[in-house]
Amino acid sequence: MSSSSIQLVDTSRTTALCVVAEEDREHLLVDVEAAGDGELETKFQVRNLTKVSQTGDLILRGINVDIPKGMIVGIIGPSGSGKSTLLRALNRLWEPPSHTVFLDGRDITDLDVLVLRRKVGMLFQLPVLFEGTVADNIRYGPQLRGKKLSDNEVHKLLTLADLDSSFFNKAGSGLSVGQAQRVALARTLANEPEVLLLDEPTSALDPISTQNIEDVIMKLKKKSGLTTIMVSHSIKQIQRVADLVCLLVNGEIVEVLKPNKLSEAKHPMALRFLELSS
Ligand SMILES: Nc1ncnc2c1ncn2[C@@H]1O[C@H](COP(=O)(O)OP(=O)(O)OP(=O)(O)O)[C@@H](O)[C@H]1O
Repeated sequence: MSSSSIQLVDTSRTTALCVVAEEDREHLLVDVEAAGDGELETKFQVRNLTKVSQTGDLILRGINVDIPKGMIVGIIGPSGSGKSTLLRALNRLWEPPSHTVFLDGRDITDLDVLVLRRKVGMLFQLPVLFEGTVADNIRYGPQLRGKKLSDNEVHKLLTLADLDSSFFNKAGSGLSVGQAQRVALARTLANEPEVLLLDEPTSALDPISTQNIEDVIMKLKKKSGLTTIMVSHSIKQIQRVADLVCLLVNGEIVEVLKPNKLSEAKHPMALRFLELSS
């Protein structure tokens, strides 16, 4: 495929992020004052991604979007609009058609699925830990590739996920949901992912656990430039953590906005959703 790029262009008012699909010249113009100078790299490109259910319903309707490298991108929209379905295509939890999803310019259907899932980690609403200790859980992914993490490496991952060293030998089964979610995050980070997909990762958590997870996500972005794509029902959460917000309505991305510009959404369904949610 021809390359696609995300270019920063100057407008009279502000710097804008222009997400350009070279193939069809379709572009979304978004204000991103804080995006920095120069050209941003694209991590994920989604081109005309469609999913039809077995009963013939259109779940995704030709999605086109570029996810900039190193950013936190929020996906919001009404229930049933296709947010989880879109997210799950990105690490092939369902198989997207070839030539629709590209990671660093490579068609993800050409990649080994285990390699893809190591690069593109995912957290769900409810964490599921394996039997054994927290350390066993964290060591699981690297062990599959024949690498045994040292105790020190496990402790570093615990710290990264905001868990103190007392968790090392705790049984995964005895943890609160908030603690288990942070262990699941540490387990995902043990694979050194380049992208983190988060599907409502805090919807089952109390406000303090929610804040812990949000802090970790923002710290990861700053420290390691991790690209994060996060589905959330909380507009306030998206406004706290995201650099860009995609509004998904009825299987289509209808707007891409800066979190502080959500009130400028123009699509009637998106506007109604935002009004009812705030
Ligand atoms: N495997 C499937 N077979 C048939 N329909 C499906 C399947 N997966 C999802 N759907 C339907 O696709 C639509 C989008 O579902 P999805 O879970 O992606 O929406 P969502 O925006 O994440 O919803 P929510 O916010 O409620 O989690 C829904 O109507 C759902 O019922």
